[in-house]
Amino acid sequence: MEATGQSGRILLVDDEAAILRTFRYCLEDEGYQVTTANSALQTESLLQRQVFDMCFLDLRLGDENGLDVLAQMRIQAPWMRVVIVTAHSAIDSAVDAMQAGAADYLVKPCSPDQLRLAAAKQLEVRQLSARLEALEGEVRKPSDGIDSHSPAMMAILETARQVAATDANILILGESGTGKGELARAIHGWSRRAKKSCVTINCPSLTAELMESELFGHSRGAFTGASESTLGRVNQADGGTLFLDEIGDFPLTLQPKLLRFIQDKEYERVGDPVTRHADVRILAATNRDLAEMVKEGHFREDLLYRLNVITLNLPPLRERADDILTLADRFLARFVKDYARPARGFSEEALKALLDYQWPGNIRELRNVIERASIICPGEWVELAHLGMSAPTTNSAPRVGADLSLEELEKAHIAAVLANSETLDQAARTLGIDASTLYRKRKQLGL
Ligand SMILES: Nc1ncnc2c1ncn2[C@@H]1O[C@H](COP(=O)(O)OP(=O)(O)OP(=O)(O)O)[C@@H](O)[C@H]1O
Repeated sequence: MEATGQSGRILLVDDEAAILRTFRYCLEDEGYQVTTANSALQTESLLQRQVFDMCFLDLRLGDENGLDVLAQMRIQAPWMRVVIVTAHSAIDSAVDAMQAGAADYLVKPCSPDQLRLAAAKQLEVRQLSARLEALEGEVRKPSDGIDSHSPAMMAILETARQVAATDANILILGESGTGKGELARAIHGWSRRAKKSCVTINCPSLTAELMESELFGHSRGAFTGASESTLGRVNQADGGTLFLDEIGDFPLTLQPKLLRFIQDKEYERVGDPVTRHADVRILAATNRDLAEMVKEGHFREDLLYRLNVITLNLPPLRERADDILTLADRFLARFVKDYARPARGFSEEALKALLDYQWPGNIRELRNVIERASIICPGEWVELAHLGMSAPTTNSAPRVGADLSLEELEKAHIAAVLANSETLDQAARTLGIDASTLYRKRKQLGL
């Protein structure tokens, strides 16, 4: 959720009707949405039902102590920026309030300009922190663009650009590492939602309980450890896009709530009965066969139909021969720059190997191979030996006790188990680790 430009949501808390009226007029003139409350009780109930970006709080609220109201606000809406309004004679309590988490204070009487300036300043901070929250977890090297010269991929990109403009939910299918996440972000970027956030959730990394609170947020005390209320990713993605990565691992027990959200755009935070609304476009991706999962009872058919209004099937890299060398060149250029290395290109033999290889790990594997090569290549030309690709393709399986690092052995073992398993869950069971750990290791090791 973002407070954009003059569209911030402001709460005014004061027990003097005249002050509420003057402040309200002044701030509404600026285009802000203003809501007022004249008591602690009214404030608490408003915060339960509505989301505000900032608040002007009078510390003297009749018999009630504004500091208590502030403490309650910090719990119910920790994201909200609070500006204390105080009389000059009570400046000490403003200092206490700043220590208790208020963002700023204004001394009464204050001019309209001071009020407007204080609002603009806090809303800007709120907007920046909302943006930062959305970017967290998405911190990665910028993509070099996902254009392609391979006919299969070009057709997919054309469809993707067309449907990006609509609000249709899109299901992106493809083997691991084919660029599903990259395509999802590109679709968001081509859509009318581009100025709002594209929020990603990695489904396998969360249990059903954590996923519910991550998606929809929770109220304080909803479960052990929930010491503060949170807004949830759905709220963060309001007006933008929610990308559910590895949707095949979305907990079955939570699927009805996701379905309801997709159908009605309505949801509740964990531990909070208030129904909320968010305008979110859903993109989902998986490398699993969802139709098969439906048959096995692991995925809801009605949810699948909601998600796959449009399906985009990304081809594996081995079927994008026209792109292998372009991508390899781009990755090399990027990594030699990042690591300040001398390589400028590939030897003939290396180029041939890149084209001949089957790339089971797709673009992610290509990226990792080139990253490593760019580091170990001492001269201008990356040779076959620097690519280190022969091990996984030949039968020379690494031997326990051979001259190998633990990581190389682990990578080879996990790759072999994955190749022999029908599902990720089965591979995780064989390896004796849980599916989310395997998911992370795959990414980390470039498998
Ligand atoms: N067209 C592209 N240009 C440059 N890099 C790309 C491109 N497509 C994908 N990548 C890179 O390849 C890696 C894998 O991409 P991504 O995570 O999008 O794949 P994925 O299909 O979602 O994988 P998984 O199914 O394992 O989640 C990432 O490092 C990504 O930045």
